Amino acid sequence: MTPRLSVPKEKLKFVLLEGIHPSAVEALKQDGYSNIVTSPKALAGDELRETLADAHFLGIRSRTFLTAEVFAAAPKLTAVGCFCIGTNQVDLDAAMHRGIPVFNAPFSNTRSVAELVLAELILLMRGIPEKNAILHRNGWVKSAANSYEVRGKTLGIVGYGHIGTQIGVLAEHLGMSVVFHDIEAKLPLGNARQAPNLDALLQQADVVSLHVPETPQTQDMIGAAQIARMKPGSHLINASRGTVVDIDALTAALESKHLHGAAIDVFPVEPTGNDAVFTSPLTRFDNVILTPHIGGSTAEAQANIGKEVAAKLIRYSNNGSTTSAVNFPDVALPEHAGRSRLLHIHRNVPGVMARVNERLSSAGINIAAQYLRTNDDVGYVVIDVEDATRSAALDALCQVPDTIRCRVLY
Ligand SMILES: NC(=O)C1=CN([C@@H]2O[C@H](COP(=O)(O)OP(=O)(O)OC[C@H]3O[C@@H](n4cnc5c(N)ncnc54)[C@H](O)[C@@H]3O)[C@@H](O)[C@H]2O)C=CC1
Ligand SMILES: O=C(O)CCC(=O)C(=O)O
Repeated sequence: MTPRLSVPKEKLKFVLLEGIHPSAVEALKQDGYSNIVTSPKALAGDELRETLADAHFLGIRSRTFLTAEVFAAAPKLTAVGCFCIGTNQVDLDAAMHRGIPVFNAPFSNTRSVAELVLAELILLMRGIPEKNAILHRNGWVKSAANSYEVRGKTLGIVGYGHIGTQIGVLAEHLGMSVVFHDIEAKLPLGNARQAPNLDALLQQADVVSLHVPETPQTQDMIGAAQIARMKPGSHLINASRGTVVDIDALTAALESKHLHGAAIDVFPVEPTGNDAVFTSPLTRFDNVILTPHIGGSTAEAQANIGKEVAAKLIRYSNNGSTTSAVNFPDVALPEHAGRSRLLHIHRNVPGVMARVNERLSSAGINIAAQYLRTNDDVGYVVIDVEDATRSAALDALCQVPDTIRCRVLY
């Protein structure tokens, strides 16, 4: 049966997981949404499926994995908000084929990650992590051995997007020379230079910092062969995704002292909440800064992300706009005061729009406005009708073959 939705605003259920900032709940409440369930943890398995059984909107961060099976168990799910940058934890294709747009916050925590990386690269180059550990164990080693200024050194940035470019600009202010590698040709900011390939970057950088998304191509992108190409005594920083670095290869390089240190914020497997245990072969190295995936965890970033993603969910719920959804045809809509607005998501097959209009016409519905956007697989049409015909229009639309989902807005 076609999922058909016409639920009053106060009954629409929002589930917000992973300690999403209270600014999101505030924004939802201010807009009249009151059925909001929150949890500090990521959920998985039966617990996640049960929670989603009657949810209309879901908010997650990076540790809740939304697979095709999870979407199959969430028949009412209307949209997902990733309260973060990365969307690799979501099967975006499966969501699209179920008519579920996915939103994120593409740059609300960019600056926070950049500042952390900047701090880490200075601490690593000065050998502070080991010195700090020695003093915590009541030792005292005052020495300039393996302690360097960052001025005049080379920073290699892998992935020159929002975060990578921001770090490049900040690092140049410290007098560093910046080289970057990206699969796209990028405008170099300041005096940064694009390396001809990854190997060329690895061979010249004193610190390599990773800022690529998790994709099949970035899986184990930094393994034994790549680390071997890095300069002896150099440092590695990973605040992108845990799957990008082969942790065993990194462990071996630290063991052999080929690398002088590392800062790792993200891990191939991360605990689901603050009460869980963290294990890693890297915990035994004093010269490795380990942080619990907090690159974007600042008061400023989290409050902004809460507001930004809540606003995107609210806009989709109230008005149907999918602007900036990462997996969906992009429709930016005007207000529809005085009319009823119907949303129809369908498989993008030849003739489907003709059938939409035929059904409405045979039901005697006058279309006041219509907006359509498609991608290869899915079409999204928004239709405004007179209030008196809303129910008949919804009935007509839901019967159109190849309908994925239809909904009337309040
Ligand atoms: N540690 C943390 O708390 C946080 C981690 N992140 C991670 O950082 C990643 C990067 O974030 P942004 O800079 O905002 O993303 P972005 O999309 O602006 O930049 C990513 C860059 O990587 C490049 N890229 C993609 N595949 C590549 C490959 N195989 N080789 C080389 N370059 C490649 C892209 O062309 C793009 O320029 C996110 O995808 C997320 O996984 C983001 C925020 C917080
Ligand atoms: O803060 C989070 O939960 C995740 C941050 C992150 O990795 C992202 O924004 O992609």
